[in-house]
Amino acid sequence: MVKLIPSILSADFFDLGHAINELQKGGADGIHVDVMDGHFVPNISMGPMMVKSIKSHINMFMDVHLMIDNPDEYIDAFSKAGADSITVHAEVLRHPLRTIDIIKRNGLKAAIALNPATPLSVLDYIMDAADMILLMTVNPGFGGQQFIPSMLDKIADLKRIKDNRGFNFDIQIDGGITMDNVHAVMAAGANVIVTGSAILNQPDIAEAAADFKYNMLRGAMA
Ligand SMILES: O=C(CO)[C@@H](O)[C@H](O)COP(=O)(O)O
Ligand SMILES: [Fe+2]
Repeated sequence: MVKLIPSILSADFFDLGHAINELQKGGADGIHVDVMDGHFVPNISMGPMMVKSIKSHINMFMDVHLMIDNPDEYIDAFSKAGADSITVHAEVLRHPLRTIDIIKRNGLKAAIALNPATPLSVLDYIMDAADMILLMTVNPGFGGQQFIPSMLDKIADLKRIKDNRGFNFDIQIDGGITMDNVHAVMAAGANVIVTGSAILNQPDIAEAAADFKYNMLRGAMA
């Protein structure tokens, strides 16, 4: 089952409600919320208040990607705000299984993200605990960057491990995904696709989301 979860980082924040309504109209399977603290990544974006406000207007799956140094301190706040899934970066976790457990005890899906340079081996003994593994396909911090081509091998390696060991976590990819490379990342094994600028920078967001999803589903059937 492939899913399209657009990132709202590239939205015009003045018109965010409109953008999210359009994404829903276009058939998006959720909203990806990029949370940045100016420490883990060199940018500052949004927080739990944003999640709460969005959730109070629209019932869409909220996939919260925490690019912050101290995620344990904010899980509760994002959970109360209406997050459905929380992703934390392996690079900042001192006790990953404890963090996953806290997320799950809040009734949410728990995901672990890896930066492009972080090897899959850091997850060797904890993969079974995650509902989803997010492979960053750009260095986190900004929308609109170029996909890093060597990440295709990393996705394929993760898919091989998943199949060989019988795990059923989702494989999410995030960064630089476009109509042109989405089939390649899906063929490598990704099944949850995050894309920001490729959809949000289009004049008709609903149409762009619908086209993107149609293109994905066509790729999944090929
Ligand atoms: O987490 C991030 C960036 O750090 C992403 O979610 C981006 O916001 C995706 O945007 P595009 O690369 O698709 O424009
Ligand atoms: Fe993200």
